[in-house]
Amino acid sequence: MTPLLAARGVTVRYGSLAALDGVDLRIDHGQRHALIGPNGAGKTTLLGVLGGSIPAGGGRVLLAGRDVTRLGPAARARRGVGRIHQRPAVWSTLTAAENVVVAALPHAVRPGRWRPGGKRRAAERAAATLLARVGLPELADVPAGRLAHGQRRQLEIAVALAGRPRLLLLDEPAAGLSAVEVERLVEFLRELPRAVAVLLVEHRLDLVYALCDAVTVLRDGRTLATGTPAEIRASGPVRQAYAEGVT
Ligand SMILES: Nc1ncnc2c1ncn2[C@@H]1O[C@H](COP(=O)(O)OP(=O)(O)OP(=O)(O)O)[C@@H](O)[C@H]1O
Repeated sequence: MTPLLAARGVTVRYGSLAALDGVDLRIDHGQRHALIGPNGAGKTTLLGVLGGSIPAGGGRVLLAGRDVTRLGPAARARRGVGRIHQRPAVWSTLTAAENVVVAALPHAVRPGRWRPGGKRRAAERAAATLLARVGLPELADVPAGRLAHGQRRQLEIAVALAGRPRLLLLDEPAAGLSAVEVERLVEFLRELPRAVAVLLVEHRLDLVYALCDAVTVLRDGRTLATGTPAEIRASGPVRQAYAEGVT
């Protein structure tokens, strides 16, 4: 079956440094896939290439078999790639609900069923549902800039889901969250419908093993191993790479 996403021989150079050096990655429909590796391995760079914010110097990115290598972030988002950043990226002057409405609007009405005002009302209903799902129902009218870090993270997830992604790219979503917030996040991600595949960059291996069914290990811009969590856990080279560099 055609994978949801395939990266083939992806290369990114910063001057003489190869941040990515011929990386291959395959994510199947609905898969929960983790990307792990020591600091500086190239994880965030690869997420940038897959989301379209960092151009690949070489190689290809295919989404459901179609070449999207040259497309930027907005075009990838329209094709179903949602992204959560290391630092939550939301519009700070808009309320939480407005942030989600803006993302939900293009999807809020079925073709041929548009009527004045109907689209916005549908988007507002979708936003209210999403904010409740991520645990922020009572903060809908608060400007995003006034939310605490963990709440902005929840909001960014609601915004990403409002775009109806088939693939969610998550860059260290648990960073800076309290233990309770991490627990809530894990539960939320576990309950995501399988229509959404997830690529998770995460240093915390307990979260990786709790959430993911496939793991790819990067080191020095190259793929060191790909396998099930059990295979990765048992892999000598992976343990060695982690002992040498992960924090
Ligand atoms: N804009 C940039 N200019 C120059 N070098 C960069 C740039 N972005 C990343 N790098 C370098 O590319 C390499 C890969 O960085 P990247 O952030 O992708 O790694 P990472 O695996 O996500 O690391 P971490 O776990 O610390 O977030 C590192 O050596 C980093 O210093």
